[in-house]
Amino acid sequence: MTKFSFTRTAQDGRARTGVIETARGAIRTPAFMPVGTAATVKAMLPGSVRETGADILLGNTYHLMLRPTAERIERLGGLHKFMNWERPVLTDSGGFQVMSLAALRKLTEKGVTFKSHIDGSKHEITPERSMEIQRMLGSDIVMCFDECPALPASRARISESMQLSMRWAARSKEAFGDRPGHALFGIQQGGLEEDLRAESAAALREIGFDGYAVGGLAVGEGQEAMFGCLDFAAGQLPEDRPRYLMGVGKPDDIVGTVARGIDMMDCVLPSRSGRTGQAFTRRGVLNIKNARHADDPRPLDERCGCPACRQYSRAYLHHVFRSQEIIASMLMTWHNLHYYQDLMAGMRDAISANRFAAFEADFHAARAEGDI
Ligand SMILES: N#Cc1ccc(CCNc2nc3cc4nc(N)[nH]c(=O)c4cc3[nH]2)cc1
Ligand SMILES: [Zn+2]
Repeated sequence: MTKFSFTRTAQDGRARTGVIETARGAIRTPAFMPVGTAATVKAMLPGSVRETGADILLGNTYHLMLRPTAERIERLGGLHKFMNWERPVLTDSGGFQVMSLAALRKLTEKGVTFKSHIDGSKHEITPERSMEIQRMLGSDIVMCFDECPALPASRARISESMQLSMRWAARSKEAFGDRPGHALFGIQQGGLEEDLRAESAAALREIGFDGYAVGGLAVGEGQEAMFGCLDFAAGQLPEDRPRYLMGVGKPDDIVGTVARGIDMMDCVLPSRSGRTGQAFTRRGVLNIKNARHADDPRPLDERCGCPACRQYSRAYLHHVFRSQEIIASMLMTWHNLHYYQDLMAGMRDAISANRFAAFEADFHAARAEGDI
């Protein structure tokens, strides 16, 4: 059984490359994780997700515990077999999703009780239950059960919430136990407050984790505030362990967070926005439903090697999107995920060649040219 490990291979400024070894395969960092919330990356077959370049997917405790339940997935051989993805899976712990999706939530020291947004049934998640669910799913990288306070919030509220999350992190570690080849990541909280972020990082280091996430961001604070927070928060986390920024983000967010020492990210944006017609290209974003694409024979992005760009025109994508054909969601999602993975591969190469600053400058210059 391969032990979980993280090896840094290059550093350029605060940006770094590395490899995470897990029982189910290696993850090249910086890494972007496509989101497979209900045991599927929507509109994609697992083999297609792999072809985009993804080494790891994200799953959600909250959604899978409600439907089809963790017990049923365990009985059927675990999440990897169930969804036909045999590479690494990271699962979020449920705290964030409960607060953003569930009804009638009640938060206590023990955990959170809530009513399912699907059928109104009553449920409870505690650190112990979250660890049990993620074990039943067979998750390779398990996230601590935490609370992510909605911003804006008072400093007192952020401090109180962070301290609760640190107590829950200790209970998560206790309940996780020892699973060779599998990892448990702690989640730093503390809002945009440097001292609270430092207090959270120190508490997590004291408990000891295989990796460390920056939580509590990408909750409406905006890119400037997020980057400002990362300028101190990322460096408070151990440099020899993976650093994972949760829920990020747009392509320019991702370049900026890698520049600040982040190794892993996840976001529903490329898949969700693809289904609404939004395509990310080297020159910026376009929406395929716009009439200006109706006769355009060009691909979405002439430098992209994905099936949508190699075999279809913008005119065709415009047509099938306007016609609400299923292939529109497939091709737009495939393109966006392929673009995101190309961006990650480009950054990994640039960091390894000590030319990340030039990569970042070219990234922004291409988007300033317009005419997408
Ligand atoms: N389309 C689209 C779209 C929808 C939502 C978002 C924001 C996602 N932000 C976000 N996810 C998070 C998950 C999280 N999970 C946990 N356990 N803890 C967090 O603090 C946390 C913070 C997050 N912040 C970004 C893009
Ligand atoms: Zn493409």
